[in-house]
This record gives sequence, C-alpha cells and structure tokens, in this order.
Amino acid sequence: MPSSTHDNFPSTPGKVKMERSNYFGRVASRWHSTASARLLGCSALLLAFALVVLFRVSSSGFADGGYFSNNGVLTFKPTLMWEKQVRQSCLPTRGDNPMVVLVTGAAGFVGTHVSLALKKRGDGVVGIDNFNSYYEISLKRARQEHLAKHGVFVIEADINNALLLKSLFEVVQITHVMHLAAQAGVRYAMENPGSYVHSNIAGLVNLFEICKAANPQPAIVWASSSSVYGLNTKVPFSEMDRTDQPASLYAATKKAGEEIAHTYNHIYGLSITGLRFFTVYGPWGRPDMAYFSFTRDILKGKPINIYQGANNKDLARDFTYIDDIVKGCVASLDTAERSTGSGGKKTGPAQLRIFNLGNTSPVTVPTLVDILEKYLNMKAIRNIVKMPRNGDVPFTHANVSSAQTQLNYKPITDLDTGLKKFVKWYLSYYELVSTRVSFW
Ligand SMILES: O=C(O)[C@H]1O[C@H](OP(=O)(O)OP(=O)(O)OC[C@H]2O[C@@H](n3ccc(=O)[nH]c3=O)[C@H](O)[C@@H]2O)[C@H](O)[C@@H](O)[C@H]1O
Repeated sequence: MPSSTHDNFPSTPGKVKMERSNYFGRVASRWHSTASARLLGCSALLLAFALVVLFRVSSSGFADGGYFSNNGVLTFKPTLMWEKQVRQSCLPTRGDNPMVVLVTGAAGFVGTHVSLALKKRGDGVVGIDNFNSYYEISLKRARQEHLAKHGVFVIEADINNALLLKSLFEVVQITHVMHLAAQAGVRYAMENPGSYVHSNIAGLVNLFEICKAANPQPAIVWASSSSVYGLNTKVPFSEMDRTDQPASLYAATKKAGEEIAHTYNHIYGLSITGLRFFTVYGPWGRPDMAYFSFTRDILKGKPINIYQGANNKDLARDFTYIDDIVKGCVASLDTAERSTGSGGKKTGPAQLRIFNLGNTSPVTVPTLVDILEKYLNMKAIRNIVKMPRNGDVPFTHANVSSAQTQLNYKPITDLDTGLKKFVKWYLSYYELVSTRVSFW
C-alpha cells in the first residue's frame, strides 16, 4: 500500500486522489501514536466487534426480515417493516401495464443498472443480493445506496434462501424475474469451484423451484454468458452454434443453467429467456474484470499483464457497453410471454428463448489498454505474458441478428466511447469516496 496521500487515484488525469482504505489506515496509525488514543482504540475494538456481529447477523438476513430458530431449525418470517419496504419498492408508478420485477444480484454491476432503468420508467422493482466478498463489498454497498435513493429496496439474502424467496412471492405479486445473481469470473473458477456450483447451479434451481410454485408464475429473464461458446473457432458466434466445449467451470455452469432452464420450461411451463452477455463493461463495473483492474493498476503505476494467445496472437473480446446490455435486458422482459404453469403444473407450452447480447465488433486487449492510456493520460507498464491455462478463450464475437429481429437490440456504443464514460465514472467515484472520508 502506498504511504503518501498523493499516490493513488487522479481526480482528473494527472491529478491525484486517495482511496478510502488508505485513509482509514493513516487515521488509525495517528490515533495509536498518542496515549489517550489507546483507550479510544479499545473502545473502537469493542465497537468493531459489535459491528462484525451485527454484520454477520445482517448478512444472513436478520436485519432485513425476521429469522428465528424453531426447535433448532432456522425459519424466516417477514417483519412488518420488511413487508412494507418490499411493497413500497414494488409499487409501480406508471399506469400502462407495469411489471413488478424481482432483480437478483441487484447490487451487482448489471443488476444495478437494470433495476434503475426499470424503476425510472415506472415499474415496480425489488432486489436481492448476498453481498459476497468476491470483490470489494464497499462498491456493492455504494450501488445499494444509489438504488435506495431511487426507491429500490435490495434485500440482503442468498438466492438459495428458499424461505425468504417464498415469503417475498407471498408479500407481492412478482410478474417478472430478472435473474442476474451469479458467481462471475472465468479465471476464479479454478480457485473456488464450489462457489460456482452454489450460485450458478444450486441457486438457479432454487429460484426456478420458487418460480414454478408461485401462482401466477413469473416470466424469467436470466444471464447466461458468451463463455458457453468455449473453444469454438467459427465466428461470429451464433445461438445455433455448438456449446458443448466450455473452457472453464464458469462456462460449464452457465451452459448447465441453459439446460436446466429447458427442463423447467418443459415440465412446469416457465417462460424463460437466457441472455448470453459478451464481456460487459462500464460505470459501476466489476473490479475483477480486466478494464477495471487495468485502470486501477495504470493509475498506481503498477505493471499489468496482457495475455497473448498461441503464436503471439493478441486476445480479443466483443466488449459490450452496459447501456446496450440494459436495453437488451429490458426488451427481453417486455417481450417475455407469460408462464403457462399453475399450481406447479404446466398447462401449455411456454416461451423458451436464448439471445446473444454483444457489440458485434471485437477489440484486442492491447487496443483496450491504448484507449485507457488515452483517457487516463498515463502510460501503462505492459507485461506481455502467455495466456495462462485457466479457462480463458482467445476471442469472442457475437452475431446478434436474432436479438435484433426479436428484441430490436442494436448496440450503439463503441469501446472508445464506452471506456471514456467508464474512466469518467471511475475517477469521480473514487474522488467522491475520498471527499466522504475527509469528513470522517
Ligand atoms: O463474456 C463473458 O461471458 C464473460 O466476460 C468476462 O470475462 P472475460 O471476457 O474473460 O473478461 P475479463 O476478465 O475482463 O478479460 C478480458 C480480456 O482481458 C484479458 N486479460 C485479463 C486479465 C489480465 O490480467 N490480463 C488480460 O490480458 C483476458 O484474457 C481477456 O481476453 C466476465 O468476467 C465473465 O464473468 C463473463 O461474463
């Protein structure tokens, strides 16, 4: 960690700002330097302990609703306050056939943007997110705060929590589910395979079980991934292409999700639309993704690893800007037909769709770095390394003609324009954090 207050993030290219964690560290060390601060330190420790206990309780859902132990079995019973927050959040403000949408992974990158878009046009929206620590939780909290300001309540719970989801469907009539909660990241799957099974398989099945039993059943739109195309060499990738050679466990769980969706559609009449997202980027993005971590490291003067494929070929991605993805998600919800099941039984065939949502113009990773350098006004220290064998694929390229015809999906943001917006957000977000802590 850098020790100076002026070696982290510029607020504008060339100007420097600090990060929240460093600031706290410096404040803490100043406290420790005085005798009276020792007493304060003890109180702070006690307070921290209490906060940790409170956080653990809240992360299991206590703070949002009411969990209690019934003969040793943990049961969920919504509190009046919880019900009120849910109902309020789900209240549509437009008259023309509004939807009431449950957004899973609402404090995530895409979840935040989709929730906002729906709320802003007058649909009822309630979110759910488990706030796991895959990447900085403070960013998820900031997104939650942002959503709360716009009237979207995000429940803190895991999608495997059947009791809570059941209660939610009893409290409000959810017409649509936008399922974005997932364990993301291609390379992390080798480190923590269980988390992919937990969220992308078990969580998905649990959610489908709840939806199938709901009366009426909601229509579901959910996030699959471009990674299902795996090691395919035919480009651009079309929905008709094979998807049976995934290169990572992440991809395999998304592919499994598509098959599970087929089953629930076939047996229970759930209307299900899967969206294969292509490397989505933009403001409020995911710190684990290359464009975000490169930005952070370039600003810190740290070297970045740029992977190269066989024969020193640059890797390329069909990077897709968040606003284009949001339009695709909302159009999918708007065109989703009703589920046909009732009381857990199918009464007729239901809609089952799968769409690519990409940008249709792949860009190499070195070009992405060139653009970041331009908007950060700083040079990257580039380490060119061989692509590790950890699930990565050499390129992605979407054919979106199906989404174009059926969803009127037209990506309009090129990587240069999108990254410019991302960098602007990044700089202002971290500047805002430092402004906040200066009051602390
Ligand atoms: O479309 C998807 O379905 C997936 O998109 C995203 O995966 P990827 O396309 O792999 O994005 P990302 O990690 O940003 O790497 C981008 C490029 O930078 C290269 N890369 C990466 C890291 C690094 O240190 N160096 C490097 O060259 C890397 O080799 C790659 O060529 C989502 O994370 C994933 O959750 C899923 O949604």
